[in-house]
Amino acid sequence: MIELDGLTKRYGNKVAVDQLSCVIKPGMVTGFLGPNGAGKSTTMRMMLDLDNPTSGSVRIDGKHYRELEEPLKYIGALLDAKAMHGGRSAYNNLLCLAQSNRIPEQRVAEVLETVGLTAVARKKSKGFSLGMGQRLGIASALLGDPRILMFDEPVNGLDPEGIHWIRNLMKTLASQGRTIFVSSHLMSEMALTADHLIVIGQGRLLADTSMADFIQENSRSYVRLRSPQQERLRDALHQEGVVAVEADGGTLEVDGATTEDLGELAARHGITLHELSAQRASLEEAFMQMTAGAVEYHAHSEPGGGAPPPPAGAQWGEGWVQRPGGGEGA
Ligand SMILES: Nc1ncnc2c1ncn2[C@@H]1O[C@H](COP(=O)(O)OP(=O)(O)OP(=O)(O)O)[C@@H](O)[C@H]1O
Repeated sequence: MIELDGLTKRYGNKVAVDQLSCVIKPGMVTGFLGPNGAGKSTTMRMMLDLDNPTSGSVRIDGKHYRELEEPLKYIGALLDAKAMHGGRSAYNNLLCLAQSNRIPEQRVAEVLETVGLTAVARKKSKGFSLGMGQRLGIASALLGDPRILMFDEPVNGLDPEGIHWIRNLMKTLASQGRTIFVSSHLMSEMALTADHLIVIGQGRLLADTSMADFIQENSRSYVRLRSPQQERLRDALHQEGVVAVEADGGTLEVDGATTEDLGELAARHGITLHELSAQRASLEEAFMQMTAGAVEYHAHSEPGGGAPPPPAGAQWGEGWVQRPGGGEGA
């Protein structure tokens, strides 16, 4: 478990991390999201004692990092895959780390096998591709068999097979009861991997919630209908007091109803349906909407620094409310 309590980091006038409090629990994959410059890397560095908080604290299984006798056995991290010594082989990079942390040498071969680098174990790591370097960084995080693992952008440079592999690795590690904390800009990937989300914007906590709740609470859901008898369908919906909106491709969209209700309504009126589907915005759409006001760097097409436009296909209900500084369940 990792506990952040009022964690704050200032660089001069710049507040990179602002009063961040949350608990990252074991047994699940927790995704760490935020726009560029939101403070994710700074937070992760403070978790590993690579940077000092201006105020507040981080506890790893109840202890400060400096109180951990053999930290690699508590917490393993992939922060910067390029941090390895390029002139050393993959094996020797890991061996040095193992020896300085009193980890048995046999563990080196084990983790190289886990990440699929056994065949290139004796090759110098400076010749490694980005993906191989990423795997070596993951091997070093796993070396101490820690209960807590932290990955900053782990899928960077990995091919689809590699992405699939790391997704399964994280899920397996979480199912063993470990705490897995991962940041990624790839929302589609995060949606498949994380069970829980911590979202920050401009250093502040925006959400600490399950993946399912995050998408449900931050996006519009509706039912899409398509029929070869569109006119009759529209009339039938109108007759039964259901508001339908005409959308692209000759479809109708209905908010606030279930597929069951609408399927039965169509059946009562003897109307054939070619599509009856529940629609929900993606994690990416929900994320962009939530963080719209907390984006630090905008493209030049938005000189006013306003929020990015809604993504293509996203349609937000009137009830949308942004929750700056929202906490649990926000
Ligand atoms: N050493 C530093 N000195 C001054 N400012 C810094 C330093 N490190 C980070 N910052 C600033 O703190 C803020 C948070 O940066 P950080 O790298 O933690 O964000 P991030 O969420 O990891 O961003 P990204 O997604 O782009 O990697 C940014 O405005 C950044 O410019």
